[in-house]
Amino acid sequence: MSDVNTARKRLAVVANHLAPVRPAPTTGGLIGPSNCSALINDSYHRIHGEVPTHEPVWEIVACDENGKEFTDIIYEKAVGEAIAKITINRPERRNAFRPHTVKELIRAFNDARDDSLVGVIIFTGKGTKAFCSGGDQALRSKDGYADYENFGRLNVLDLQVQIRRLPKPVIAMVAGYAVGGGHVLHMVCDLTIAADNAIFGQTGGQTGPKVGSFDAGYGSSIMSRLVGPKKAREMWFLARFYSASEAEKMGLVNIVVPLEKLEQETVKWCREILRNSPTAIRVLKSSLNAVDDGHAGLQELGGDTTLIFYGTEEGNEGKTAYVERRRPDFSKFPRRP
Ligand SMILES: CC(C)(COP(=O)(O)OP(=O)(O)OC[C@H]1O[C@@H](n2cnc3c(N)ncnc32)[C@H](O)[C@@H]1OP(=O)(O)O)[C@@H](O)C(=O)NCCC(=O)NCCSC(=O)c1cc(O)c2ccccc2c1O
Repeated sequence: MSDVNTARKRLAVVANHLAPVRPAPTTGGLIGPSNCSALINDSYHRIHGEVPTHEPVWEIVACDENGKEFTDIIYEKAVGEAIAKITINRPERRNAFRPHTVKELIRAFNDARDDSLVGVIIFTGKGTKAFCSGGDQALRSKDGYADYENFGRLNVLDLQVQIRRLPKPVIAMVAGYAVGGGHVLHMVCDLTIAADNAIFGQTGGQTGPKVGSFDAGYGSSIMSRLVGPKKAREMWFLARFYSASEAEKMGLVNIVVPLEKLEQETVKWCREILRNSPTAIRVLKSSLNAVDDGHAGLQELGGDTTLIFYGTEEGNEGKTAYVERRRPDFSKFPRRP
């Protein structure tokens, strides 16, 4: 009888897979993995249900760990959810960053990394006109960008490395322009959700090589990985603008959604990620970066294996034996094929 039941179950699963897929709704419906999964009636979806789409309640983190108030950014955490949101708050400058902005961003990203209640970070710009227009050109000097100090900085490079190595997914939520150094920032994020008004470039208008600037680091190498070497040359040499749908076709962004649904969809992606194992996500991020990041990439991935190993009985035996001043007994642990 149990064989018959097993066969029935298998048949039901196969029938599910063969069921015709309903077309996505036409008004405001998003075509993408999240919507397709909503139509599947397998055991995973029966157990986990739909990913909720309600608005999160954001709580502002007004200052950093030293009590210094944020001026150039808004740092928020969702109440009861493992989502942090970091927003560049200079809309009057199309969210161009100055050294001070970058310092605040670094502090907020550090906090989100250290907070074990945060699992995913949204990175965005205030308003709908720009995600970020790069370095503040009014502050560009001979040795970088200078605001309160009498020397210049290119400290956005530190921020890029920080996002790349942060062991939690960072999602760029892009409305409007993502150009120049702002374009590089969205590229170093793990995922990019773009509004249909987003414009990408390295860059058009007056930017990139047109203002005598280039990013020969991640701005070039990660771009080449994302869009391929020919298209990367096109983006840098011609410095054109690309629409959201062009960017999606080029592999620069994960999905394009109507502007009014941008945050809702981004939060939905966060919630979907947060259903999954944080350690699996952490190791996946470092392994996806490892080949390109050379020694630093291997160090990150290797650090993850140490972290996981410390949690095992075998790892613990070595430490306990040392503390108890006895020989460790590793004989009880399997030498797996
Ligand atoms: C982004 C735009 C295409 C938007 O055009 P739009 O017509 O919508 O808006 P306006 O041009 O009128 O801008 C409104 C307002 O904002 C000011 N503003 C915009 N962008 C910046 C900026 N980046 N810096 C300073 N101010 C900015 C603008 O002046 C207006 O002010 P008003 O007072 O007149 O109202 C368009 O704005 C645009 O093309 N902006 C310039 C983009 C740019 O040149 N970006 C810099 C590229 S270089 C860079 O970012 C960079 C930074 C780094 O730190 C690096 C580090 C290491 C290597 C490379 C780096 C690098 O390349």
